Amino acid sequence: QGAKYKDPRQPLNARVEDLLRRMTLAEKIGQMSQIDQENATAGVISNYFIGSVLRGGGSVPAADAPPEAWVEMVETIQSAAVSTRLGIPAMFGIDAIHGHGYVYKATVFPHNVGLGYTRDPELAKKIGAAVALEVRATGIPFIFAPCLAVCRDPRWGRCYESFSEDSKLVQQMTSIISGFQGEIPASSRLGAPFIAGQRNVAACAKHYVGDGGTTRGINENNTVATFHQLLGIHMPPYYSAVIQGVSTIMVSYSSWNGVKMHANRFLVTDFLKNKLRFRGFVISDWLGLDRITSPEHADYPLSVKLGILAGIDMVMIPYQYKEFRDDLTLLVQNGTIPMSRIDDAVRRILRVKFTLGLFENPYADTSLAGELGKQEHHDLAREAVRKSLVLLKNGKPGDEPLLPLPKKTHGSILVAGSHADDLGRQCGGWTIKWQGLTGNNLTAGTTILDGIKRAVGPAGTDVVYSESPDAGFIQRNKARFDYAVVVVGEHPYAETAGDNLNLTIPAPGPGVIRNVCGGIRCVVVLVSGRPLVVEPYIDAIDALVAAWLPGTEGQGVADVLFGDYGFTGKLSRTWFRTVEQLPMNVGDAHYDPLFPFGFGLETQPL
Ligand SMILES: OC[C@@H]1[C@@H](O)[C@H](O)[C@@H](O)c2nc(CNc3ccccc3)cn21
Repeated sequence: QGAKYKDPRQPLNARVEDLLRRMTLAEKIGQMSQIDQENATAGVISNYFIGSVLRGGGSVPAADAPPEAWVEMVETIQSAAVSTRLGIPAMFGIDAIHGHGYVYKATVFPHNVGLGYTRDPELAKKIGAAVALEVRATGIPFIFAPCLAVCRDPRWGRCYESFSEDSKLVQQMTSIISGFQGEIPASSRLGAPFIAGQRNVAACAKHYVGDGGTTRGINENNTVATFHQLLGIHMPPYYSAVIQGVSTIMVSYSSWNGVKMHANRFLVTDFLKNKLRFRGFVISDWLGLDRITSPEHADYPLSVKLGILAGIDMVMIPYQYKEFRDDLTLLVQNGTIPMSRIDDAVRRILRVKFTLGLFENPYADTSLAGELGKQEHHDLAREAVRKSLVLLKNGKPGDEPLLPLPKKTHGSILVAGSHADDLGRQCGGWTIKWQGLTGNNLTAGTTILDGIKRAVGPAGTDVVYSESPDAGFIQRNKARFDYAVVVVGEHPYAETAGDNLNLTIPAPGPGVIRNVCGGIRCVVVLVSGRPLVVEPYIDAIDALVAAWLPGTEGQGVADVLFGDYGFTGKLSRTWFRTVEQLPMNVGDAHYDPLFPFGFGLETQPL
């Protein structure tokens, strides 16, 4: 009679216990090991009983690889895993943090910063469901999303991965988890992981906890806060995530009051696992154990001891899998780490794998291939772009509002700026490449300029595009133009590369604003991951729109600029005057923003 753990009719816990008791220490440690796909050969997977693989480093099956190529890559890994003695399937994970951004022609949604301004949890849930389908189209069942950071300082390079500075708004947007994983039934046991089926994925709430509260927004640095402040500001999104059955939680690189989160047993085990009853698995970040020491990897046995005893269940190693196995084996054999800790980790990992249905469905459902880049997902992303835009100024004092712009004009429309016709810049980081790209060849989508041309095309209005018109051009031609759209902003970045203490609009943006707005009525569209310094230009600008990082659907910006839809977005981040004021968040005693939390002008659709 077949082993109980292979029988899907058996209760989940019976399957877990039956499998656990059959496992050797090497097989248990293998399940706790996540390696990068670059070293995930069939030999390594079978010899080390690897439990999980991620796409981290930068490799893709091939440039512009279609879903089938991703499916094949994941299948190669999976067939090695299921061929091991106990046939435990592996779990492939990827950063699908604003859509399946690493995959060519996937729908790229606005980054979380933009979704926060929509203040629309139902929309977030629909986006989660669409992303899950696009991820499953590539045969992948596990994503490192959503980021639940409560970004308290926009100087942080990852602030665009945060829905808001306000904990309650971030909590509302955790509804995206119910999109990714499916809606948890009311009867479910608190804290148990939930995944509805093969069209859903295991989500990962990250980075636990306080990643968005570091000093001056320095990435991976120290969050100074009382326990009360930590619970009040950074913890609430995790309550909501656990209640929705989030399957995994990733630990933050940052420290709380000088203690590395990756070594924080009180917060990971006592609080998250015991008090909040979280029963999925806790995963480290990339080299997260190594970075417990400084310099990183200075004492790996110590790192492994502290990380595993803190309560980390799966380690994103991602390359030193031999060293990890050897060090952990020794720590268990010499009694430093009790087998009960190892068994807790493996139980949690197996619970998620059984809940994911991986034992019954280890391979992709190839009928989902058509979900990647599906038109209705693009339409959903376009709706999200429309709702994410925030109108900060609409006409100078005494002037008529400039927005919505007329599609039919006597003269021409001038479109200028480095971000008007650049798909890579409007997508931002974590798109095709970790740090993102510039240009229009990275994937499929519409730029903001494309959107403007399509909007006014039927009216026959002439659109002139000049990326960086000089003062002479404007002086000679200003009579030709009824108005100008200037699209400038930040260049793609991710993580520490995005840490920025001055938050000025990168050159040549300010110059283009001054040249164009000095001679023509202008609307400035800012493409950025966060509020930037705009006070020096605000008087010269007729209208100001914050578009954040809209993703592949640049059309959504034109939809609202031209009045097909009204502006509805409200700031979910305080817009500071100067960086000297930072950190400055809604509710602070000293609060003197240029535009306050909740601000956003509205227009009616034409
Ligand atoms: O990409 C895996 C994780 C990601 O989920 C975490 O949010 C983030 O903190 C994180 N940082 C790295 C390290 N940087 C890196 C990113 C992509 C490729 C190679 C290294 C990996 N990861």
